[in-house]
Amino acid sequence: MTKLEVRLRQEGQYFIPFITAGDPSLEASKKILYLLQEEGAAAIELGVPFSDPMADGPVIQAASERALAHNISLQDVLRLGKELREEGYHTPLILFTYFNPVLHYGLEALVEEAQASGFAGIIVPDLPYEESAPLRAVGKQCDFPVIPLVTPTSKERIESIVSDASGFVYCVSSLGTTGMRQYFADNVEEFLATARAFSPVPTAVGFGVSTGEHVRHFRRHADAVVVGSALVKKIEEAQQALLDPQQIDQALASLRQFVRQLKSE
Ligand SMILES: O=P(O)(O)OC[C@@H](O)[C@@H](O)c1c[nH]c2ccccc12
Repeated sequence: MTKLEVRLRQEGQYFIPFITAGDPSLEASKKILYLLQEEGAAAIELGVPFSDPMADGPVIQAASERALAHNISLQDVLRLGKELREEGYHTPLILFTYFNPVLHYGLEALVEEAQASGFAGIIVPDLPYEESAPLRAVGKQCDFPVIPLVTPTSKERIESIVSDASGFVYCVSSLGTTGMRQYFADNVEEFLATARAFSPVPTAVGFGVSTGEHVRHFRRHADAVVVGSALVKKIEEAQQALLDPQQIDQALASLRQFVRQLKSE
């Protein structure tokens, strides 16, 4: 059983935030990552900024643009992970990257470097399951979870995708792109129940989860809940303060407040 599976099976380990590394700076990201660890994140999706984030809504697209404005690369994100591990940072970090940077880096080289840098797994949102066998094979060989995404679709397809999953299964609550939403796909609970029934590893649900009420609701239907855009929006709103040594503590305090609201039992 991988570290991620053990972690998500533990009582109270259900909150998985997503942030874009380097948004608005690597230093700010590091402080936010420590804040999320202090606030009990079960794991954290650390996004590698990308120029064409096709699965992302406007909030995370803008976060990528802010990070790319000072050239944050996959290498920088790997280095950030390594630095944190060397400092004793213990929350599992999931490398979250589109496939293009993975291809350029080399599948095997990337998995080895990510593992050596202390990452607990990888999610590649634009790599269709049917084309993910080479990456999954490298992950299996290195005992490094390549976390599959599954969307509300047929039972047969869900079963084939989750059957050999490792780490956890990322259940995408609604079709479309990431982004805060009020409503979810009609049959989302049924979809989550199907994924959970077939999955040998914990399930996480994401897309549109943006309030404490959403988190409480989805905690009943999956082992973990992912929140990205709502948190990234707060980072965007505080970006100037997060870049100002005089104001950063104040900005982090309000981020902490927001995370506590999301996690309110
Ligand atoms: O932003 P949301 O609606 O809270 O959804 C989580 C999402 O941010 C994160 O898991 C993610 C960021 N980029 C992605 C691309 C595809 C799937 C998932 C993601």
